[in-house]
Amino acid sequence: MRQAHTVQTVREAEEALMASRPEGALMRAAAGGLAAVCIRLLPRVYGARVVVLVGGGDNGGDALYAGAAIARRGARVRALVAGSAPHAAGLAAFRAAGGAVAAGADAATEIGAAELVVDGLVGIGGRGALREPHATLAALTGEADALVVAVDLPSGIDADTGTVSGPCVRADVTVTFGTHKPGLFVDPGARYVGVVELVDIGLGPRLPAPRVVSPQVADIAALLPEPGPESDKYRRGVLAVAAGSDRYRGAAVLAVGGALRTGVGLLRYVGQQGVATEVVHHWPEAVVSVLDPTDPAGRLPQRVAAWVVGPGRGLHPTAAMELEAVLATDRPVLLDADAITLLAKRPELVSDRTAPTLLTPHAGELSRLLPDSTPAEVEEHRLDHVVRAAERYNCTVLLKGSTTLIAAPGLPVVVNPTGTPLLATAGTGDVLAGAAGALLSAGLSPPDAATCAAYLHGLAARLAHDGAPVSSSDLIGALPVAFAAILGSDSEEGVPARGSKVADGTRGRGGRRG
Ligand SMILES: NC(=O)C1=CN([C@@H]2O[C@H](COP(=O)(O)OP(=O)(O)OC[C@H]3O[C@@H](n4cnc5c(N)ncnc54)[C@H](OP(=O)(O)O)[C@@H]3O)[C@@H](O)[C@H]2O)[C@@H](O)CC1
Ligand SMILES: [K+]
Repeated sequence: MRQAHTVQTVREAEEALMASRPEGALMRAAAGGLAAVCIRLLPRVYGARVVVLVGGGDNGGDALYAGAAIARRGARVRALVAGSAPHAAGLAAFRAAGGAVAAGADAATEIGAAELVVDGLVGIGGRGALREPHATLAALTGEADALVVAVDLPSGIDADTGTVSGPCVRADVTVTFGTHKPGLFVDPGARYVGVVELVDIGLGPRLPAPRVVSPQVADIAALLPEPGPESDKYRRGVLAVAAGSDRYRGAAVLAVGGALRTGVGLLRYVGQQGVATEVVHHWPEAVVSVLDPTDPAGRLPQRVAAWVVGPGRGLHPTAAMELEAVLATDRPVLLDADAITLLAKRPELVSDRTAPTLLTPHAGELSRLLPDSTPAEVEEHRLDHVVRAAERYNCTVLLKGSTTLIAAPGLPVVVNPTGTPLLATAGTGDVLAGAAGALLSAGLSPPDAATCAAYLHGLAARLAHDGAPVSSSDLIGALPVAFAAILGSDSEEGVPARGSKVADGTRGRGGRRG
């Protein structure tokens, strides 16, 4: 798992470490790692045109020392200084190495002519939207042909939350020091970071448990259940799915498909006759329990390992009675869509529950669970809201959206790295609910089931994508391929970063995802 720590935690660890290290050692280690990445990225260092953007703090100091190291290799390095007092020792080293401050230069021309731009405007000391001239310089990097390398984090991202409230540097590579910062993983910030490289500056032993983690493929491979020789359908897990209605039949078909393609021993579909017929038509392996609408709690299948309740189920009293009856069992339960809307009226059904529970809301549904918040506020501060919901309902909450977040009381928030805008289409949430339900029925804890399902789901969308939009049915079809890709991978690496020149293969030499 890649780990991320808050600014305060980083500062405390840094302080403890600095007491035992010579003056300036941490910055030298950081700048050395930064310079090494920049040199690897340039196809030819000698004569290369490099621009360093230098703010008034230590982030600018890192950029100046790295600029000095690149200049010593024969590159033509220019500094564009924002703020009145750049790091003095860094500036002296930069000049001594042949770097020049581009005083009075036209920043757009300098940046436009560069092969590499190093963003040292602000790092973890940044507060709020960038001021001028930082904001203009940050915006210019978005138009540059140059590779853009951000120092510690792209200037303009809030390090702790990923909030972006104005112009922001769009990096191809972010070289971050000591540990990742939560804002590198969480949207909207995550969209600006490119490929993230972690430089070890010795903070590790001083760092406490992380606030945020992001799984890599090996983490998912280690969690996914694989049937052993002693498995039978009951030991592999029986999943009951109470999804869909005569009005929303597709939700049932998609949730059942997501579960079957993720792997269950046996799937019991619970629903009314019409939709049950439809489910069996698509998935003949499903076993049907026809629901009695006058007594929805009366005939619930008993021998099940886990439940999925809610997608397309409706908000009528029968659905509410069914929800209450399922939550009264001691089985793991996943609630999605309509079940979450119903739960918002009776929070105690989950907050008082002791058996494992997983909620999978989107931002609108999460705002219903937390009545003092709006969907827009949830979108803007996703990390804070998912944590609040997990604490309030005392269960695991998976917040769907641009970056899927998974929170559980007492655990770091998991950020799924495989998310893609391809998933923003009807029915993908039903597939995710089925997939996570299947993993619950196999015995995974709610946080692990949610983590693996989100990862698989995003990867399946990417693998199904051949240039055309991906439908929810395509997604189901690609789940086995995603499984195979994960279990067959011996890579420690994450998935390709979105939309960067580096991930697109247009970089120079080297480059390793961190
Ligand atoms: N911690 C570690 O372990 C290590 C840390 N290291 C490095 O130090 C960095 C942290 O350095 P830092 O503390 O000096 O803060 P930094 O990010 O340079 O920002 C402060 C400057 O930005 C300015 N500024 C702020 N907001 C602004 C805005 N909205 N718009 C415009 N300007 C704004 C602010 O100006 P002010 O508001 O004070 O006028 C001040 O000049 C860290 O990210 C890493 O790179 C490594 O070298 C070694 C190990
Ligand atoms: K920066």
